Amino acid sequence: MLSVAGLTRRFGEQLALEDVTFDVVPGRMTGFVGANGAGKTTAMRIILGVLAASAGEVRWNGGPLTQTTRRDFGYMPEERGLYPKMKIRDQLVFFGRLHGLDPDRAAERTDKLLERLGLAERATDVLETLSLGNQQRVQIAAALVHKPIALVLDEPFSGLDPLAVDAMVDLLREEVTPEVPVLFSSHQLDLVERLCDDLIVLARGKVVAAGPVAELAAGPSLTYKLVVDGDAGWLRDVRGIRVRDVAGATALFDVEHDGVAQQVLQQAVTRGPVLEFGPERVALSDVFREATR
Ligand SMILES: Nc1ncnc2c1ncn2[C@@H]1O[C@H](COP(=O)(O)OP(=O)(O)OP(=O)(O)O)[C@@H](O)[C@H]1O
Repeated sequence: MLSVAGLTRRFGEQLALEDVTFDVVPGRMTGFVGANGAGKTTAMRIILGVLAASAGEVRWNGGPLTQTTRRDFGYMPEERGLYPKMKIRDQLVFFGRLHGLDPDRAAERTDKLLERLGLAERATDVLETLSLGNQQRVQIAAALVHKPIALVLDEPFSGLDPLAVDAMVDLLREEVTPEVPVLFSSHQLDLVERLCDDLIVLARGKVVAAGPVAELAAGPSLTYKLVVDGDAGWLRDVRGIRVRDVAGATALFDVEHDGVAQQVLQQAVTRGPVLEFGPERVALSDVFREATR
């Protein structure tokens, strides 16, 4: 397991990370979200050892993370970092070698990934002649070439069209074994919701929510939807609930527990026909907004 414990990072007077603690569990995709400047890239750089922490530490399977272990990590940095003028096959073999693969294994892994990404025919093209989407594919191949023991991906899907995102996700799922923790940052919340098992929400350098997406999306309170035959405005006067929204016959409201919702249903029935009633799944964007307020 990959963990960070009490990570703090100052840039001069500014506190970019403040006592950040979380786990990235093997075999689970962990989404890392937060507004611009929340500290995601800073945390990822510290995990990869390209930036020092002011306090706190990165841990691997319960012990301190060493440089030797880090060499087996896969990293896709925000600033990317491939060589624009180098041929893509040479480049991937080079990265494989940097991570300790022997020449044959580096070549074998490179060819497999290029094939898998539909780039085999471009193997001898220089990177900068590829479309941005294809350059991004090569970038993910560079993070995967040495079969990493952990993956840290900074905005891996930004700028990709939906089909390319799906292809990239399929590749990640194929390549990543149940032992590999994966941490990826993204601003595309719909994508995060679809892809990740766990979520870490950062706001102004602090963790403000963390846990399995299913639990976070369930939220601290239960949200219900009620559709009546008429106007649902009377809900605003019901005590013990928090009305999120009323639009004509449709209302969304939060309750502390199911029992309260059932009482609301009974009230609704006494007023007239109920067309729809039940718990409403909260969108991740709402969780995010709530957590970063
Ligand atoms: N090298 C640096 N020098 C000074 N300040 C920095 C440096 N790197 C980051 N910061 C500051 O630290 C804070 C966190 O930045 P960081 O890039 O980690 O956020 P982020 O969550 O990755 O944002 P984004 O989503 O925009 O990429 C920001 O206020 C940023 O300006």
